[in-house]
Amino acid sequence: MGSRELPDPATPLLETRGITVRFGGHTAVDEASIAVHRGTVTGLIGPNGAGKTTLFNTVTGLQKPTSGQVLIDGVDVTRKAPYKRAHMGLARTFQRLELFLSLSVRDNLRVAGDIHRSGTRRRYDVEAETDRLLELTGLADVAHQDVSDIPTGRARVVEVARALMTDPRVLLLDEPASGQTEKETDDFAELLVRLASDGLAICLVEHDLPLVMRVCSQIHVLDYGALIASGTPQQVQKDPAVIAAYIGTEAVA
Ligand SMILES: Nc1ncnc2c1ncn2[C@@H]1O[C@H](COP(=O)(O)OP(=O)(O)OP(=O)(O)O)[C@@H](O)[C@H]1O
Repeated sequence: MGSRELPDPATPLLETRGITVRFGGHTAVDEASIAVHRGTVTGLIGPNGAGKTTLFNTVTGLQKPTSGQVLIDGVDVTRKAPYKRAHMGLARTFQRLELFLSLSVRDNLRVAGDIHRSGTRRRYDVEAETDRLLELTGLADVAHQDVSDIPTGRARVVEVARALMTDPRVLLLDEPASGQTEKETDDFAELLVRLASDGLAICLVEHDLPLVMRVCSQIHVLDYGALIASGTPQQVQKDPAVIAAYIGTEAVA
């Protein structure tokens, strides 16, 4: 082991400390502190415009915060470029699908694997990893179809599988169940639980509250940029501030 210290399991794999993002006079994220631990799915919910995507963009480095810190496994990455954060094990999917539509499902994964292989010193077999992830995510039957020919709900899984090709430790998912059928969401819930049990730290932004309540062990709730509650599904569902934030939008499941 040499002198390398073992990671402290109590340190969140992802943490934001007092993140504020202002666009001109508008505060999109207001002093938000969240933690995502290894081996868990953590929800980040809130009504439309609450600041969820902006907080994700800050975590990945696409958006500079006005103040506050982002830490990956205890290391302050606030000033690091997005690609450096990716090398540290951060991966994400996008609310608007960002796939190569004219490539097959398999090639979408391969492209990500080729890019990852060029930046890693570890031994990495792109073909074997592609096969493993197509199987794990239930995409093997559509592997040779172009992404433009498969339903949106399954394309969302392709985005997750492609993100997994970078061998992440932290996975940020921005509305991954949007456009999925009930059956697809059921399968997706099982996949998320499986990935977390394999040690991944998953942060899930999702409007499908039954899915969030089913798979998350912790949930952070944003409203007008500020964190109004953090706790277990049972705790946040009963929280009067959360209920008030959702009145007029959708019921808290
Ligand atoms: N680049 C930007 N410039 C100005 N305002 C922005 C910008 N990006 C986001 N906003 C504003 O910041 C607030 C938070 O937006 P954000 O997209 O982060 O919310 P959200 O919780 O992800 O919403 P949704 O659930 O609808 O995706 C909104 O009021 C939005 O209009």
